[in-house]
Amino acid sequence: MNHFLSIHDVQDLNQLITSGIISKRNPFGDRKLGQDKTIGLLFFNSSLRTRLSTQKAAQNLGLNVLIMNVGQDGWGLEMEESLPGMPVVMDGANAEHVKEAAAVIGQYCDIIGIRSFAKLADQEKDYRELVFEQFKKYAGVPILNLESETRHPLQSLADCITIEEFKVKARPKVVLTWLPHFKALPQAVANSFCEWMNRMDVELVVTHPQGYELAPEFVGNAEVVYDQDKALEGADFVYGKNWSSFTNYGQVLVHDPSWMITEEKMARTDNGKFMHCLPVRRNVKVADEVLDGPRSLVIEQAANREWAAQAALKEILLGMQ
Ligand SMILES: CCC[C@H](NC(C)=O)C(=O)O
Ligand SMILES: NC(=O)OP(=O)(O)O
Repeated sequence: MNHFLSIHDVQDLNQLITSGIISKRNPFGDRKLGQDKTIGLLFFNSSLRTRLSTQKAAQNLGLNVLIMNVGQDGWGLEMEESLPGMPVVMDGANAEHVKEAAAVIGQYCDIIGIRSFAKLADQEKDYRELVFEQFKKYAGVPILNLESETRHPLQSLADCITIEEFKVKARPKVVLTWLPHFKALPQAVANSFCEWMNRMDVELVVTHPQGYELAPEFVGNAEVVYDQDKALEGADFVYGKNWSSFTNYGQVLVHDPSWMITEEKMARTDNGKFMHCLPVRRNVKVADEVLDGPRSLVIEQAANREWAAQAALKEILLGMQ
């Protein structure tokens, strides 16, 4: 079964990036690939870009699209399984077990996309990606990750396409910088960005306050720098993102507005471009002057979500032939 859950499902990254760029140039070139097939997009959390770009990409490929906000439109789903002598008694808020729900949705859909964020309460539970494991186990069809507890591969593929399109050096310096936020957000986007940049020919630097170290399996060969100004020196791309602490799981340890990206900070770069997955809180994470100025690639980056989704869906559909 060819799922698209992480970089580990990607055999040839350069081929996948090229596939996305080809789709961008010829959006309907593969419109027969998905003919008479259906994709179901299940959202356990909010979305703008992922919802719209994935639906559009699917339609470009001739797929029928079903979309569901699982928690609101459907029934609350119980994800935990009974263990020998320890049955899960469903007498709480969840009216349906994922065993039935996933199997039924797998009857209606040829592919299932799922968004299910980390709950940021229990690191072990979040990092075993229970929702995705259960759907993989019971749906019987390929699963597409629309942002899981620990990764966001469609975002990362769009980020790779964007960097390939805008780089002016063979091996650009890419800086992932932590940004301030007053709420706890998942590590998924940052994890995934590091994982995919480790497969790209870039110099990857990760900068954040002490206590915000990402899990080592995601950071890989990146250089970790606690001084943001130092990290920004000579950067070609600055990728801003907030995340809550992994080591003090789910906690907001630092409220330091000096980590917000401003034009003064970007002046340290080598004519650096600013990237962010969106949504972004203006003047909390990044100043208007950067988002509204020539350095910002956030709209081009968001536009590439359609082509990233189309490349990923093409791989899944080709694997079904
Ligand atoms: C694409 C980003 C989704 C989510 N952002 C928020 C604001 O919840 C996150 O930080 O993972
Ligand atoms: N970047 C991203 O995934 O945006 P949404 O959360 O709006 O889908």
